[in-house]
Amino acid sequence: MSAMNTLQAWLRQAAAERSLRPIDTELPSTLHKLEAEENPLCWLLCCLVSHQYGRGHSCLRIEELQHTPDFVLGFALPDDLKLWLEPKAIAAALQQSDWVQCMEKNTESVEKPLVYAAGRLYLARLWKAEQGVAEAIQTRIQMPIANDSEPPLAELLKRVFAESNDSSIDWQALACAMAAQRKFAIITGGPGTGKTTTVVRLLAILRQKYGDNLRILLAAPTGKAAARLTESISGAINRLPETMQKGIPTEVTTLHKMLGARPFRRSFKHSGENPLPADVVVVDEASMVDLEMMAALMNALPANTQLILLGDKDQLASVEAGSVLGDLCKGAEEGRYSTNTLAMLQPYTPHSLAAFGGSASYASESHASEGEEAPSMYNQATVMLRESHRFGADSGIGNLARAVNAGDIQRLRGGSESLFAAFADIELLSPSAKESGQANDFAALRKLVVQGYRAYLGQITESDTEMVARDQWAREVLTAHRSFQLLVALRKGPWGVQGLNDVVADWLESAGLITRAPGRTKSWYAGRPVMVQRNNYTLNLMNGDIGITLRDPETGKLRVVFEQADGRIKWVLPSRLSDVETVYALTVHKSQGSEFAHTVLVMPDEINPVLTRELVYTGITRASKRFTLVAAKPAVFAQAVQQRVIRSSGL
Ligand SMILES: Nc1ncnc2c1ncn2[C@@H]1O[C@H](COP(=O)(O)OP(=O)(O)OP(=O)(O)O)[C@@H](O)[C@H]1O
Repeated sequence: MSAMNTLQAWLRQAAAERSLRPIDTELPSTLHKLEAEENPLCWLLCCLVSHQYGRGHSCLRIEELQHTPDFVLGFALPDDLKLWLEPKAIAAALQQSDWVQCMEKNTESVEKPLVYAAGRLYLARLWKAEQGVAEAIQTRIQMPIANDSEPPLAELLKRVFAESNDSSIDWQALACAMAAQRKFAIITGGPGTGKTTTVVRLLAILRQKYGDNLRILLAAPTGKAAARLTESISGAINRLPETMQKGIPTEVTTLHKMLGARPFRRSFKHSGENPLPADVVVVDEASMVDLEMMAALMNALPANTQLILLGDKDQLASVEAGSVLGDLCKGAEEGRYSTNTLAMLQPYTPHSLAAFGGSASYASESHASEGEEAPSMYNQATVMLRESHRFGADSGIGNLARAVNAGDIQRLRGGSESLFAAFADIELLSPSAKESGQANDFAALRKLVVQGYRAYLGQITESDTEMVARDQWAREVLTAHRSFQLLVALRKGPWGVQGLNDVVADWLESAGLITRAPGRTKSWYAGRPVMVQRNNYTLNLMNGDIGITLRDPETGKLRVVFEQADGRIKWVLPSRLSDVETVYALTVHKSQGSEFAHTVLVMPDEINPVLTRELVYTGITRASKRFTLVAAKPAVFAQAVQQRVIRSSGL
């Protein structure tokens, strides 16, 4: 069999086994129709780079592919194809292919569908996005900002950080000092470390510096995250000195809305040709922003606009390709500041910052440095907030999140040494030896879930409410619903969304909290909680919005109620909602940007590549008051905490 036939046979098999998506196997033949390519190795690399994109990687690292192909790809590549991955053969194939643009300098314009640069193979679109992000950041970091305002920056900082004591480094003040002197800055930190507080103080300083005409835009990746920021920003403004509160916006939009998303179009209304009318743009929950969205944002910013990203670098990366915030924040704990950056920050703290850097230079080219430890240009614009004001030393949730981040398995296990034994706001549930280990047989989980969801389901029968109070009733049900949420790691399987949604609905029905039509358990019924899976511009509902099905007291018919960003309640006919899913169980991915008073994270009974430290950390940090870990098998939880998300990128 010729090499091309071998490859074609494998592509068919991989598609049938679903190790590759149809788009991955079809990409090379589509390209071949446009530009003939006879080298089967190019076909193989082309479908592998597409496969990696589908798994969230911006590129395929060729050397890693040669050394550990199965690990890199997430499936076993047949041995005869592994033999093809010989360095010289790959280099020659890429050099000679009309599909591949081999980059000598990053400045060349891209005309081919694939790009090979610095040992990485990209789909051209992803390469352009990565370059766009890196260049926009570099230009902004190098853009000088005059530090000659009156009153001086130190004086302005004193005004907004009046309560600050000098016993340790005040990273919030330093974050403001950094962002007031750079056109690009990242403020990263765990939950409750004061990212919103800090950015509001920064905006107050910028207002004083540049006057009332400063145009500020605030955005977040999802409607839910935008609504949360709107709420916390108003609180933070109220805590500012009264004279500095004026003119700080409280309206937060979604990134899609800010950029002007258009139905069925990839491009946005705002771009290089039609930039955003803004002097300062703040983006919260930046860990959820994927590479292409970040590139679209950078592209839409006028050259002089200041960009500030807020987010928790330890959270799960975006659903789409890239892990932009995580990549940019590598080394943020150590600071890794150059001597210039240290000189810029040192005047604003009485404590020496020498331990946080001091190298003479940093890698200013985005692709120049492979060294993990080398300071990057991004480090020069990043400040990490280190103290949680919400989850202090006495908080189980805070301690648990920190132990997970540190991979401290000893303190995460059950037993007397465990954090679960030491704090009342966290607990660990596992099936007892008598139980079968199946979800539907797990009595403690059943009790917890029925109790938890009773908070809102106990209110859904109040349909005799006065008409005027109809929206108020819906709002109360929606608020009660946010008090408890079951989170899961996987979509499929008995411990995933699908399995648990069914089990939970059965439990709630047995408890008399919901009633489904006999034999039609999948249809609509009062109390069914749903999440919108796709932006719906006609209904103005965004991917991630959660609604509850209620019987409309006006008509007696079922309607789904949603709370909109402006606080208004929307009543929607169930038949108009095509892309929704029941969310008694919600994936951790989909829960990003949301917070629930009591969060229950259910870990499955088998290890899976999706189970990572970032996923566990994100699940825990969704809880504001109480957290329950449900571990069908505790060993799986321990293994997940040791497994890190690795996404290839050149940032
Ligand atoms: N320096 C500080 N001193 C005392 N309390 C603070 C300080 N900074 C923030 N807080 C308080 O900590 C809480 C969390 O602050 P904030 O909302 O700014 O944090 P965040 O990092 O934005 O949180 P989130 O996890 O919601 O993103 C608020 O109640 C705030 O008032």
